[in-house]
Amino acid sequence: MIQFGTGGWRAVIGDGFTKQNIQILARALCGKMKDEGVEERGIVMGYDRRFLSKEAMQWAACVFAAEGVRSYLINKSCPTPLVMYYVEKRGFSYGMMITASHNPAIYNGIKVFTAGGRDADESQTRQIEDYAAGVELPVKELEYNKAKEQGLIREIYPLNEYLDDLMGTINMEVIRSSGLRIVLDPMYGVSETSLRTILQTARCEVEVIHDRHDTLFGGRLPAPSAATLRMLQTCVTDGHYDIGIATDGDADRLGIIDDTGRFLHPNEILVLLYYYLKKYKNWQGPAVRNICTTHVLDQVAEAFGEKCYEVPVGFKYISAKMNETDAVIGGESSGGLTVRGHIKGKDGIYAAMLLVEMIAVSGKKLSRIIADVEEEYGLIDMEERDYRFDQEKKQEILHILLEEKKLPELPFEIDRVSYLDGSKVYFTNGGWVIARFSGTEPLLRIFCEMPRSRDAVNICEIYERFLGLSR
Ligand SMILES: O=P(O)(O)OC[C@H]1O[C@H](O)[C@H](O)[C@@H](O)[C@@H]1O
Repeated sequence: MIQFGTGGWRAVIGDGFTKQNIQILARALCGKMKDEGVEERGIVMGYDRRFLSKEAMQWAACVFAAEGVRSYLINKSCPTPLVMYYVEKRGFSYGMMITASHNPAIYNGIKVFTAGGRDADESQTRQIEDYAAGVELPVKELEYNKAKEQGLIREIYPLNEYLDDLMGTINMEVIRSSGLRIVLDPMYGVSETSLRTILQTARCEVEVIHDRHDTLFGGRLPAPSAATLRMLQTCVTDGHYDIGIATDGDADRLGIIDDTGRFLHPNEILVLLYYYLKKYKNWQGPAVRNICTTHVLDQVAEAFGEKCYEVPVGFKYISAKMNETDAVIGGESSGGLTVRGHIKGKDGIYAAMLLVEMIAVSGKKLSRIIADVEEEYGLIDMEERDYRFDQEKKQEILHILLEEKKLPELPFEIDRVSYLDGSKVYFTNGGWVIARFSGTEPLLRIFCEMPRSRDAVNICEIYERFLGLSR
């Protein structure tokens, strides 16, 4: 059964991620495109460096070809943002990326993009699921080379177009005159070619680690975090670099190590970039964040006379709200962001370049800029905890939190409670706590941000006892 989560369809290779399911998904999308009358334009597809990604893309294309629908296949592994960019730039109605993003190596998956290069929203993915449920087996396919001969499969490689557009929006001149020294960690994923090219064009000194093709991601999760970026941290401090840049498996999210070797949380990156675009570039407009992201962003917005909007977890909600409010920036604490005028999805490559531009424009060390922001708006420090559970426990937690809508005894005054995504309590002192089930992994997430960090730890422990959780 095909079931989409927060960021596309993801499944364990050989279990859910099988040739047959990939064909079913392709046939389903093809049927949807025909019913919508948009099959003439065809579809763009890309793939990351995971096990079976390239093959999965080709299997999907053979199904489209059997239905007479043309596929444009990006013929080298590529960043997810490139597919989103190309869907928008060339006016496609749909695009597909074979990736399980930052999930463990045993997973693979498919992200679907719609017109404008947006993440398919819930109604779209539900429709694909419905079409998938009606697909008859075996799914028809046309042999790859035959499909190529008939022009139903075309191989393309539009990376330069994306890089040129991206470099057109970044102040390359100022970076060029700054002599920055940078370490890149693509985490065995797909960002290296893009980031190295842009940084070297801007005359930065670039050192790259973890660049070989390893479908096991060196035994670690291809998700940038303090734990997974230890090597990058060591390289930055030992070599006295200005910044360490990491991207997740498909390069839509990023992780940063500052010049002192400190891991910057995505919350900090988001706040920093909004602050930069407002203070140094004088951009006008609000910010958008998801329900699990720091409220310090709201404080920065307020200080500049702007608003900050809150949406459920999932970048589709961020981009929809950005569109509606003409926001400057939108992002999530899980590590994805985009900026007005750039693609509608998150882009780790673009976000990294904006940070590099910020260092060059401000003429300050990254650690200094963060200190400036924290002195003005307070510490950006959120307690994040993930818990595994079995099916029975999941039902029990769902029942307590979302059906009975119970809360533990909390030692702070409650302002309001929201059930927009999970159960979120807002305290009158500005702090908050949320408990929600992940839409990408079998996990319950509890996030808490309080004026004093130790209170956030305490509240997480209260929830643990209340729900009978252990880590
Ligand atoms: O907390 P989760 O539901 O697992 O989501 C965590 C993240 O997963 C994916 O990367 C989605 O694209 C993001 O929008 C989301 O923030």
